[in-house]
Amino acid sequence: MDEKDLGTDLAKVLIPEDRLQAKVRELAEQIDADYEGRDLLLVGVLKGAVMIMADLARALHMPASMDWMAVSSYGSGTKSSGVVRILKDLDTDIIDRHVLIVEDIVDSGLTLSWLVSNLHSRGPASLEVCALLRKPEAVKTEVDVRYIGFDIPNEFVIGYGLDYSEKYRNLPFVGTLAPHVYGGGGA
Ligand SMILES: O=P(O)(O)OC[C@H]1O[C@H](OP(=O)(O)OP(=O)(O)O)[C@H](O)[C@@H]1O
Ligand code: HPA
Ligand SMILES: [Mg+2]
Repeated sequence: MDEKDLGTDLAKVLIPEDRLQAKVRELAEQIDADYEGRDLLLVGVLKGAVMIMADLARALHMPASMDWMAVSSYGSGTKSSGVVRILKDLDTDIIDRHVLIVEDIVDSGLTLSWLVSNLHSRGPASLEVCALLRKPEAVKTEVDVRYIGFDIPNEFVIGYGLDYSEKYRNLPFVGTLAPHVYGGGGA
């Protein structure tokens, strides 16, 4: 799926594909350097993080293990419900492991702060976060994101894993939707 397939649904391209891919390579370089000689476990947060996880893992030069967790706080709307639920837990025991959580976006910061405290209680050797996007609200929370791709404005974004009502995840860029897609109002 690409820009032309969206027709009038697309408001604008916020981060084009080439900038996303360059940033992912940059993040992978930092992670390669920081985790040299350590056994790294990447924990992708389904479903939003599938694209960043797949691209980041392939950009790394070190062999990294991959596991997945599914948590949900958004349902089908554009606002966090405030309640985080585990839909799928890790298959891996992370005690004494070097764990790097991979996320698509930190918006209110609610999902990540919940996830960090949940995984922390399992006794990993280290626990860090890599997030492709961060919104202004999240900067105010105490969630410490070690590897950050882009700080973006407070707009609802889609593409590269991010959905609106389960659609648009398969866009290769990050963009915003036209107001008519949300039913005539704003996001
Ligand atoms: O910082 P927050 O306000 O908590 O929002 C960020 C989270 O919300 C989205 O996931 P969602 O729960 O919608 O599920 P999804 O990844 O399957 O789309 C996104 O992928 C993050 O995981
Ligand atoms: O801006 C967003 N877009 C898609 N999913 C999200 N989940 C939190 N914020 C967003
Ligand atoms: Mg998610």
